[in-house]
Amino acid sequence: MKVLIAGGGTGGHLFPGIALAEEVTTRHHANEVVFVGTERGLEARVVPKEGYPLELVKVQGLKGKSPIAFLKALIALPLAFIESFRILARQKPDVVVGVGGYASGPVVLAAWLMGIPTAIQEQNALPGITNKVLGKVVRVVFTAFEGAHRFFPEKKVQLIGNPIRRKLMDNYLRSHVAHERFSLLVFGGSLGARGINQRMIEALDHLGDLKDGLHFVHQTGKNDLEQVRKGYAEKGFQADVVEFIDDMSGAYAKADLVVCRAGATTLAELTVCKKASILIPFPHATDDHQAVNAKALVDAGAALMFRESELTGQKLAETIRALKSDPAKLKNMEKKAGLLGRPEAAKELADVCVDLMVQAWGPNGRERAPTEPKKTPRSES
Ligand SMILES: CC(=O)N[C@H]1[C@@H](OP(=O)(O)OP(=O)(O)OC[C@H]2O[C@@H](n3ccc(=O)[nH]c3=O)[C@H](O)[C@@H]2O)O[C@H](CO)[C@@H](O)[C@@H]1O
Repeated sequence: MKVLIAGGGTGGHLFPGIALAEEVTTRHHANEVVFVGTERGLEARVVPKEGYPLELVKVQGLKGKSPIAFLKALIALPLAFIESFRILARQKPDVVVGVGGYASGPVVLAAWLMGIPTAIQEQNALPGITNKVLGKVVRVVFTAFEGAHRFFPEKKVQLIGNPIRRKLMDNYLRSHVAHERFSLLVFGGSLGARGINQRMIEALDHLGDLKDGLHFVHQTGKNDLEQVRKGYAEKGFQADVVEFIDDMSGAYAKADLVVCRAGATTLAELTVCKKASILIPFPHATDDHQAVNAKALVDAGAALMFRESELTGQKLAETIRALKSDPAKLKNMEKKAGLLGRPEAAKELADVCVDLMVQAWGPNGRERAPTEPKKTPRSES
């Protein structure tokens, strides 16, 4: 089977695609996955590192642009379609899965027009406009939240949860990694979050007496790294401050409490990793979808949520202090998070891809010219 995964941009769209790719390629040695994304997206850095081929299309968002930028993005759209047709004709995938982000629109639409079976994976409780449109043409819509089905044709929806990368799955099976201090993981989605960076540094002023019992791992994103590093150092707190965390599995494993945004992939990971969390949704997310995502965890007793506008450093410090001093409550939140976890999502998605392939092309998939066997050091010698 050959699956083409279209989309990306940020980690929240890309990493569920990587999780599907891991599942597809490890089930059978002949299976193949190819990604289509944009040069500016996180995929340009992550996909080659993960060992998958990446094709690029030039496409930009239309929302929130100045009139000139909007016009440029609009003119680029037909070219993106032509590029998408070319890629699909060359790659001949059995199935195309859109994971959201700019590239998924033209590629999934082009695949549909070419008669290739298509599916989309909507990570959020409230879908964006692209997926609402694509939902009308694709064969299957994978969702992760109960409420998301109402935006799509009912028969197409399969509620399976968000696929999680394999490395993170270790946390589902393994319990805590032993550590001395109460450990906080602070991060703002895949890009970092200024609001969280600022609140956390302000909170340190109210946690001075706990200093020797706390350890922070804090992902800042590109812009605030030095500022945040300085904040912890000047206030005398022990902290690993980084721009981006490559090993999220290890970071979750060590965390007693997570302070983060409410992106859908992050939330899926919190549940599979069974972590208690303080959620601060991105206030400018389209239709406030992060707050809607977060509500599912809050209602289940797995997380606390604060609006960034009403959260002061002091309030954040008080909440951390209260949870640290109440291990029973933390344990209960972890348990409730775990109950929401969907560790089988990638497997279920891959199963449906197989079904789509068999329905469209038969059990062996499409005819393709045999690809060059991968060279191993042994075959070269
Ligand atoms: C501003 C915005 O609109 N953000 C959206 C974007 O968020 P964003 O891209 O921030 O996505 P999520 O918070 O859902 O997921 C972040 C992903 O990045 C990984 N990670 C994060 C930090 C780090 O240092 N290293 C790392 O690997 C996390 O483990 C996770 O897999 O896509 C999500 C999924 O559609 C949406 O719910 C979010 O609303």
